[in-house]
Amino acid sequence: MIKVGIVGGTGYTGVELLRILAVHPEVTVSCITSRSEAGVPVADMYPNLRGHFDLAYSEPDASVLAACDLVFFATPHGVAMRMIPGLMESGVRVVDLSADFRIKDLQVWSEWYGMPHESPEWVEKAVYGLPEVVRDEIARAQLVANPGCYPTAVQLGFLPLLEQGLVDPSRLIADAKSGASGGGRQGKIGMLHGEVGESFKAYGASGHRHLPEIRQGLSAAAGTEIGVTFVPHLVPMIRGIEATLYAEMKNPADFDRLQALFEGRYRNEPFVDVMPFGSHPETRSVRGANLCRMALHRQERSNIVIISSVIDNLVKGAAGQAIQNMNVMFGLKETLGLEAPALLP
Ligand SMILES: NC(=O)C1=CN([C@@H]2O[C@H](COP(=O)(O)OP(=O)(O)OC[C@H]3O[C@@H](n4cnc5c(N)ncnc54)[C@H](OP(=O)(O)O)[C@@H]3O)[C@@H](O)[C@H]2O)C=CC1
Ligand SMILES: CC(=O)N[C@@H](CCC(=O)OP(=O)(O)O)C(=O)O
Repeated sequence: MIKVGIVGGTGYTGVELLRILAVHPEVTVSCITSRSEAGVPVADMYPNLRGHFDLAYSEPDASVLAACDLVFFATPHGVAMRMIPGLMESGVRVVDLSADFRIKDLQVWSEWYGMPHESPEWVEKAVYGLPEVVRDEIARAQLVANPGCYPTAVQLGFLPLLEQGLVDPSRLIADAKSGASGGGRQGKIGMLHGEVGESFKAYGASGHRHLPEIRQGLSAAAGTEIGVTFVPHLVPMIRGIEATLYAEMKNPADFDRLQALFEGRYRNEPFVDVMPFGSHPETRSVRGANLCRMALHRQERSNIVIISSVIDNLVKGAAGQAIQNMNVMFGLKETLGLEAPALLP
């Protein structure tokens, strides 16, 4: 059994890790931290976990975490980077759900996250954990930087086009919408039901911290520096991201092979579903599931390919993808614990 620790177990992604790990046959959760809820049984706070976990929250303790085989960090940005060097020395493997190790350019990271990086040596060694791209590197990694939620939906949608060089890489557009759980569980006025309900707005249109992350991943796929306009929106739902993606085809004749290209690219990927051409994937069709579902579109007399890509931000966008990465790192069947279909309706 893999002995797992979770730092940040009261947040939305921490508790989603627990929900999925509750039925994972190869994992025991030996430690789950919260500074504010230390001593409180997990199942008292999250009754959906009653009968699954006997654990109580504890203060983060480096020596307890060092005794784990794998530690998930489900903490705000800036926490993992301070604790990682010690854990790495103990030989523990880590999947960090925050953005601390996602961006290789330290200056770019500091500009977007507003602080200097405190373990730059581990930024270099960390593997950006999108299994559909670098599965073999993840398998060997000691530290995996779990991708952001928007970047997962956006990158998976654009990847086949950029890998094959079929679109103009300098003018990509990603118009993305997220439910409010993407903002985490800590109280923020902008996330109150009274603020989010019956409303719909763009935010970060002049620049969002996921922009450099998307640019880094897609530039690697394209083999050239790409240009992307990314605008996130907040919609009045709890879980889910829909990203509508636009790219200009270099040669319109290639439209005829796009569907086969996408189906071929993801045929052996258990967590990507390419729907028939012209379908409209819904966020509720992936709610609770570790899945990115997508479909292609073309409007008449247009050279633009449109891709609609949906994920559950807490699952394929966070905890599910983190567990997928853990399965890959430990040589387990990649789908272990992640087979459940979505909740619908
Ligand atoms: N929500 C989402 O859809 C997604 C979130 N992420 C990322 O995952 C991470 C967690 O997100 P989310 O679950 O939403 O966040 P929450 O704000 O809901 O939870 C944060 C957790 O971290 C703990 N924590 C906060 N500060 C510290 C600290 N200094 N040391 C140790 N523990 C700390 C908190 O518990 P306590 O304060 O009691 O210790 C809490 O359990 C973030 O980096 C987020 O950006 C990634 C993809 C999607
Ligand atoms: C709706 C909402 O607020 N979404 C968050 C992104 C989700 C998230 O937690 O970002 P990471 O994946 O990088 O950790 C935001 O815009 O900052």
